[in-house]
Amino acid sequence: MSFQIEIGGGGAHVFSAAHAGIHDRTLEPLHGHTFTVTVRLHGDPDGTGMVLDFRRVKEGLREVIEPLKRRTLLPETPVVGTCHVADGRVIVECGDDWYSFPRRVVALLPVPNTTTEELAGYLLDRLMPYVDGAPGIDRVELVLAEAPDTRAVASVVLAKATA
Ligand SMILES: Nc1nc2c(c(=O)[nH]1)N=C([C@H](O)[C@H](O)COP(=O)(O)OP(=O)(O)OP(=O)(O)O)CN2
Repeated sequence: MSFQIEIGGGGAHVFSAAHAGIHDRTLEPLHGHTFTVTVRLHGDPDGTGMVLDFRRVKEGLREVIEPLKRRTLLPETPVVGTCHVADGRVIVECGDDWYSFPRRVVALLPVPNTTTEELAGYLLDRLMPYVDGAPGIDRVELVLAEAPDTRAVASVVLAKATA
């Protein structure tokens, strides 16, 4: 028998944020999404009957999502162009286009582009400390939906602890 637990989706663990992805070497017009996060943990229940306590995952999700809520998401190291912080502002430039934001409204992320894939990977990296160490878990997936019909899945395979 195999087990999977799922946390999120269905209106929980949702955040709104703005971004301007870089596509075809061009900065998109700034726009927003209401992102929905779902986490799946695959593995065996422990002696208490749980793959992992839902509450631990919910706490982790709240912590990793909070800094992104109502922020403009920008790449620290853009795949094309530059992003720099000066005088309390973040300025992103790509070709002839640029945006300037107050630093406090920006979440500057260690990604090359704020695609759904990169954002899913970023969130999963941040979530791993909350789920690592549970001996029965062999795979963790984080699903990030930017719209009802578009989502990215980031996953990590873990070596199961042997008795
Ligand atoms: N693999 C990916 N493809 C695209 C991403 C992405 O993150 N990963 N992102 C975009 C755009 O940034 C945009 O967020 C989505 O574009 P689009 O689906 O065209 O959105 P619309 O709501 O304008 O499209 P509808 O046709 O109205 O659904 C593009 N690609």
